[in-house]
Amino acid sequence: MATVSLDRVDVRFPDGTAGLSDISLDVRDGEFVALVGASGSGKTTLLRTVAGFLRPSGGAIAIDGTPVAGGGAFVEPEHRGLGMVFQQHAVWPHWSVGRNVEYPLRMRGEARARRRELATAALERVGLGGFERRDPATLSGGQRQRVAIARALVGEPRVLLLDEALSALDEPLRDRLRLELHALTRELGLTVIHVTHDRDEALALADRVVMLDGGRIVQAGAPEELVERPATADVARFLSDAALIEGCADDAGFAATNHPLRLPAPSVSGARGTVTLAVLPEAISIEPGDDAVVTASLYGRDGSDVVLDWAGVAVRCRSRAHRPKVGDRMRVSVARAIAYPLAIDEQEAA
Ligand SMILES: Nc1ncnc2c1ncn2[C@@H]1O[C@H](COP(=O)(O)OP(=O)(O)OP(=O)(O)O)[C@@H](O)[C@H]1O
Repeated sequence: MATVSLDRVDVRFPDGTAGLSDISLDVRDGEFVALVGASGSGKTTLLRTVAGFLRPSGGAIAIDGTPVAGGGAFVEPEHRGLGMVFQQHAVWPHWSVGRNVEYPLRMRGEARARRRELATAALERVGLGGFERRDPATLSGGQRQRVAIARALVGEPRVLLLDEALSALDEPLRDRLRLELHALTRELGLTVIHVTHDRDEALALADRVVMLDGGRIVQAGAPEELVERPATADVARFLSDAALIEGCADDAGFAATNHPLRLPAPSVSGARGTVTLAVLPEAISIEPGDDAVVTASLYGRDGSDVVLDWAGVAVRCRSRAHRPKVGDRMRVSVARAIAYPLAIDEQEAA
């Protein structure tokens, strides 16, 4: 178990691209942190920088209080005490399962008998007891990923880094491995940093979700905090599929600029002035009427997942009472919404 501390970390690539800018993040001992954000937001760069595959161009990183990068320090990846699981190519195909799992121990110079003993225990832990002699080519995708997890755990890492570790798997296997991974890491009290493009996976697994945008942290907090109190309109859109509508908010309420939406003041929290209004799917209800046209309607266990074209804005909501069909016309009611100040460059573009 260990803490991971990033202090004002910058990463600039040789071509000048800023990979990370001013990242400060303290991952607590035993905490499960999920990194989310759009493609190119810097998730993998952050993970690779903690792993030691990338050197920060500014700032410092410490693992369990020991500096590993920055301020003249640089500890090579293999000496950082980390376990890593990636999406693909995680298992060497020409080695038996046992040899794959033993690899980190061999690198560390453990004696053969001890390696065997630890590899057997790690395989049992991921539900693959007795698989030591198997050829990875004879395993299912889920079993191969379990081998990768066993290999990451065998050296009793201080921190586990997961980069889209479950993304290549199909449901329901992925769901099962997600539950197992969560139980296992909690049981071992491991500190975990998990990169995923799957929002629901991040919200389900993490103690804390960190959302990145353009190499910066835009919000870090408990899953419910990001869902209920998104820091920006983009967080609301990215994590919760909020519809974003521009307009003006004042003491009288909200009036959209190019849209029929009007809301009374008590329904609008947040900023006043020229704003982007974020309307979360939970705040929208629909009934047959004339405001909007259904463009998608997918059945789900918790009601239909409905997307509507509401005067040019795509709006998403759940409908328990109705299961509308594509093309149906609906009346839309908005119970509440959050207003965010419109950025200066957005105002100029508007
Ligand atoms: N070796 C590199 N050289 C130059 N730019 C790079 C390099 N690696 C990544 N980048 C850039 O750094 C930014 C962050 O990339 P990164 O791979 O961390 O994003 P990501 O959030 O993991 O994206 P994805 O979800 O698509 O994997 C992107 O703009 C990317 O193009």
